Amino acid sequence: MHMMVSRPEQWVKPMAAAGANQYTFHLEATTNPGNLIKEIKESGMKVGLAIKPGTTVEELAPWANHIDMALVMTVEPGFGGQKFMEDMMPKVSWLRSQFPSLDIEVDGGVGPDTIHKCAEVRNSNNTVGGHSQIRGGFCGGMS
Ligand SMILES: O=C(CO)[C@@H](O)[C@H](O)COP(=O)(O)O
Repeated sequence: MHMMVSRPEQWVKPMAAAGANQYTFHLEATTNPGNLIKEIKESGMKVGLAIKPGTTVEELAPWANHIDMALVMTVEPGFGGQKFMEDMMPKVSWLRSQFPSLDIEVDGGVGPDTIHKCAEVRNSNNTVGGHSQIRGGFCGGMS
């Protein structure tokens, strides 16, 4: 579950009870990422940590060894159908170089015209497709 919400703490237990196996929250939405990571793990879920375009990858780095997946937003959170922000790709490259076994997800504006850019920067190994799947029938490389 990608929880694009404020106060992500309040949804950990309900999501676990609903059967979620991974809980992804936004670094910008909490003042205590360490405690939230602990709560998610104690609830039996994997941990995903997302960053918005304006958040540096260095801000995520201290948590990278404590999470299962890093999610790099390639649009501003809000709605589907926005343009892919290619200038986020250095974040993916850097994360891959520093944390080789970390799952890295890219979310926003990914489709047939942009998915190769995710692959080119070596191994963002998960992509989210919104409009490209719904409107374009695109399913190559999507999760
Ligand atoms: O929720 C968000 C952005 O707010 C993303 O998950 C997008 O909805 C993905 O959709 P596309 O950008 O692929 O249309």
